[in-house]
Amino acid sequence: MAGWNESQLRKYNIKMEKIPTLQYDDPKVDSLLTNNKPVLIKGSKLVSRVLKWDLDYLTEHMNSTCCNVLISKNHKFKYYDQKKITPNMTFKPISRPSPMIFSEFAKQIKDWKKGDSRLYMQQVLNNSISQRIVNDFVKFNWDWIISKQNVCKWGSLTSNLLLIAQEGNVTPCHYDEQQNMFASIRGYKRFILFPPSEFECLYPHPVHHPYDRQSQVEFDNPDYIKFPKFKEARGYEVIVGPEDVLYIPMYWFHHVESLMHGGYTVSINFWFKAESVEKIEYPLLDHHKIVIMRNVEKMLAEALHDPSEVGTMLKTIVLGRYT
Ligand SMILES: O=C(O)C(=O)C[C@H](CCCc1ccccc1)C(=O)O
Ligand SMILES: [Zn+2]
Repeated sequence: MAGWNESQLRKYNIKMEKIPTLQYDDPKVDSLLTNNKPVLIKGSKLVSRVLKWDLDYLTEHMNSTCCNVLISKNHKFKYYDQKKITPNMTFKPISRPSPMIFSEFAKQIKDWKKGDSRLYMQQVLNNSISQRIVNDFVKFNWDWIISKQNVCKWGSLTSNLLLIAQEGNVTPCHYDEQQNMFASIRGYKRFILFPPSEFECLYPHPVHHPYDRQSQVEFDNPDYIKFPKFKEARGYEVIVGPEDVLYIPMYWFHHVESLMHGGYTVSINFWFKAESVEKIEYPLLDHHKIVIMRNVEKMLAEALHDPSEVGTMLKTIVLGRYT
């Protein structure tokens, strides 16, 4: 029994291949990591000593901690950057922050009824969390993950996000600018990943939009008129279960869902800065091209002193000349 079945997955019309699953001591793991290729790693025991982190345990030890909780009218939790919301912008996000103390969050999860707004706790773990949580934190298999950080010459560990989602919650397709080792503590999460080269098929929002880095395409109801190339998107799928670790290469797009009818999920990610010395080598890698495109959008907004003029100028440069 795999612990899950296909009926728990949301249905999308996307071509998907499998992501390789390897034991942590398989030498192929390091070659995939160092080549920025996703891999599901089994047996690392990265978080094996905190498998007790369930709602009751965390309520007992994080009881009065105020946590970052998102609330959504539907099952989607599309992250947005508050700093990019300008006064003259009408921005109506579906999910919004609703900070609450942990025990309140746990209670709302337990009492949740169909039709209620959904909740998703996404809390950066730092030393302001209770002493017991800090004591557990040191029990992660740091030797292993630090050995991966060194093999891959990643920069410093920047943060760990503790994620507690209700069954069926979705984090829509987006990319992050850091290397990510994602560990499941409880429950099953389905990931759909796309390499940075699929940028043209996923239509991320403009860099200056609050939804920067997030795909504009609604996977469960794609607008093929506005986003015709989405039909050609080729993804990779994997189910991450308890104690599994998924390597999500930086700039790889990923859609994440907590399986339906699987109960709440508890996960923790490990975000690392990119290579400490990222010397650009040619030919460029696909993720370098995303960095270049981002820099062009930023530089134009800077030069024009108005992000809303960037699209017009890009069209002037390209239409009729490069098309
Ligand atoms: O670990 C990752 O990168 C994920 O995407 C995991 C995802 C939650 C991430 C929320 C988020 C997205 C963008 C910016 C900041 C926070 C999930 O597990 O639902
Ligand atoms: Zn992410």
